[in-house]
Amino acid sequence: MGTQQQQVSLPEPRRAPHNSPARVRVCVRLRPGVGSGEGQDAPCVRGLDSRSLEIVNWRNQMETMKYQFDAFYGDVATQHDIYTGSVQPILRHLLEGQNASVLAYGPTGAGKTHTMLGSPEQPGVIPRAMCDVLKMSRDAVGSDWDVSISMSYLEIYQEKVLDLLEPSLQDLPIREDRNHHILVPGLTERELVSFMDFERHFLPASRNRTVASTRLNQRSSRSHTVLLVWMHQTQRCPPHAHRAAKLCLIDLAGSEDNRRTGNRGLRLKESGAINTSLFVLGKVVDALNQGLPRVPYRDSKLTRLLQDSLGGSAHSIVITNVAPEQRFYFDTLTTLNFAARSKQIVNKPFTHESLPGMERSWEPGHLGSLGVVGGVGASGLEQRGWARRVLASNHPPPREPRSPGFQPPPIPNNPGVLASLPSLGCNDAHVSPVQITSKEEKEEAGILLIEKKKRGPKRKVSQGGWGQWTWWGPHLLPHLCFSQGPASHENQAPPEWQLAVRPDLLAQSLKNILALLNDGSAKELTALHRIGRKKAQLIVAWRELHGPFGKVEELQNVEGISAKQVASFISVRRGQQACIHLPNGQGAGISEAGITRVMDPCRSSPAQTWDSDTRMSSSVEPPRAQTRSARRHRSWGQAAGQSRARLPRAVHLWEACFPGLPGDSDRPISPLSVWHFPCWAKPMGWGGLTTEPSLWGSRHRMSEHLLPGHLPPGR
Ligand SMILES: Nc1ncnc2c1ncn2[C@@H]1O[C@H](COP(=O)(O)OP(=O)(O)OP(=O)(O)O)[C@@H](O)[C@H]1O
Repeated sequence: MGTQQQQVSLPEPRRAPHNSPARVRVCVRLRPGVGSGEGQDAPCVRGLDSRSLEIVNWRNQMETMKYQFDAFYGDVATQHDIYTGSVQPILRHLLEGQNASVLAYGPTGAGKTHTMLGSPEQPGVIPRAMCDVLKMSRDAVGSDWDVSISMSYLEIYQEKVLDLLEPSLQDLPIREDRNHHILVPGLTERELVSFMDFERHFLPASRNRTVASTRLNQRSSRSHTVLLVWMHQTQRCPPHAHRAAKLCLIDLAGSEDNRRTGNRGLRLKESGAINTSLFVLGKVVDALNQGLPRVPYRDSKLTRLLQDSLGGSAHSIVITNVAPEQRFYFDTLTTLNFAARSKQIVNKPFTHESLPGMERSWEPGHLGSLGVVGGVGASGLEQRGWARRVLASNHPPPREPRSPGFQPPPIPNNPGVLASLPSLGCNDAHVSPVQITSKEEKEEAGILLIEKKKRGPKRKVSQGGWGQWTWWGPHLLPHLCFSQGPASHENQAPPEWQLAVRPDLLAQSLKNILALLNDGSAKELTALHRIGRKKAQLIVAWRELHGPFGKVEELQNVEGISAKQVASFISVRRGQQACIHLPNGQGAGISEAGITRVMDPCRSSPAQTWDSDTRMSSSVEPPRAQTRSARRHRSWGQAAGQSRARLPRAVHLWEACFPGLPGDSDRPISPLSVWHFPCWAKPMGWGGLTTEPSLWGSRHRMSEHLLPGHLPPGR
């Protein structure tokens, strides 16, 4: 065969045959089932053909929902099938100077790392793609083009960009140049000539990835890892055009349902960061699908880095990993929904090519450019420290003619490839739970301490009929009852009566709230305490992603809703009490939460009798040196004044507790009246007042409604 025939026919410069829009391709891979195959381990999803699958409809078990993708790989599909079927075809675009991206997406434990990295016996996408890319560069020797390959490897851990090749570099910035190329200034870049080079850099770097053991995966990725591979081509003859293409191989961390992962402390914090960034990823996909003018790429580091892969200039494939077991049902469902939305995204790939002398798109030193290289010629490469090796000298290439539609030959499913993979810990046979380092332990301890501080001192819960969990609002209104029984809180003098929540009714109430959380629209959710429009939308989004809430407390898994806030939903809340003083000198606070606290107003510090660990408590504590009158002004009045915004709910509650008092349907009570109650109780010797002079006038008018018959039973 003559030399001419052996020339590799790379695409001609500036002829860009594939500059047309390209839809993001989406394939789904089903992990083989684990467990007994029965009950929670029973499969809930199955393939129909090479492109479609069906999953049971949770609303009606007799129905299934069907999904169609670019490809479906069942549980018997091999790594080789996935690679040759979906990944390899897009690699040829690198030679055309176009970017390509492969993303593995899915819930935790569904097989993303297995797909991307694999094991020595079953090498995944990364080693196979690297084999092919390096082979492409070898094949280019003797052609008109010099080809060089380099790589960077980073992880996004808790919203920090960490360089895996150079772990000492902490939280690298992400920048965008004026050509909208995303850059990571300072990111380490290693030149690769052979697969051995790749292993030399990649294997130690992989050990720097953050992995940890969770209940669902013994080696769970705690970060999103991104392997960046650049292919630079420079024309040997004039006009010395330069082409640069980037291959992104992304192993996303899996979305996590912390009900099942059992995450706490550091793991929970990591999980929060993972779920948040995946949530933003979903928002990006939605914005792209809806053609919104603003795509929220900047809302997380992950989406900022993926800007090119989704809605950008890359040929992208999303490999969606799902698990078949019933217990992963909602994870699978939300993952499939995400995948279905992703396949509508259309990218606009183009050839990144420049001539010498054209403007460079980055400043020297910004070696970690994730963006396309615009205007770097051969000299540019040298300036960047890239030895432009003649690859042929090291690797005499097999000279084969190559068509413009060249596709690299598939690499064999060769166990020898990446023989050192066990050291990555990705060989199932060698799986062992990840040991937590002392640094992690310290961090974990720190986080737990902060969480503990946030939770505050443990509240004493009295034994005698005080509900431990309460909820505000109409859901609870019918659930209040008066019961006899001693209160054990030391600050609560045993009352003759106390307000309590009947446990059965409370359970029913929580059930109602749960139903609202699971079925309510965003608008309906705003009826919940401290849930505004935005948080309601987040709840809906979380529900879509993770399925229904199992318990009200799981609300804290929703982004933007803290554990503290959830605790405030389901425990007595301060600042929303209407208070009454009882003739025996004691008083009761009645709140939207439906719980009253009996207190003794004669104590020097009524605040402490309300709730010793609240901010409100300290603010209502009366200064001892002041007169009795001033003290009362400060205490009850302040509490009332601070909480007026919440009053309507208290009114409902009030009416439920004291039927017949002002507020009955024929005489609607104004919210302020409730707060005025201590005031109008005063003429009857019950004490209490308000600092609102505007309310004083109504005192007597209202007091006429207070009749002994209106007092709670047991009084
Ligand atoms: N197709 C498959 N064939 C055989 N084993 C698989 C397959 N997919 C996944 N596994 C096994 O399932 C387990 C979990 O897979 P893997 O760690 O890849 O999940 P993951 O989605 O990356 O999870 P995380 O998001 O927590 O990192 C591993 O032991 C892996 O070897």
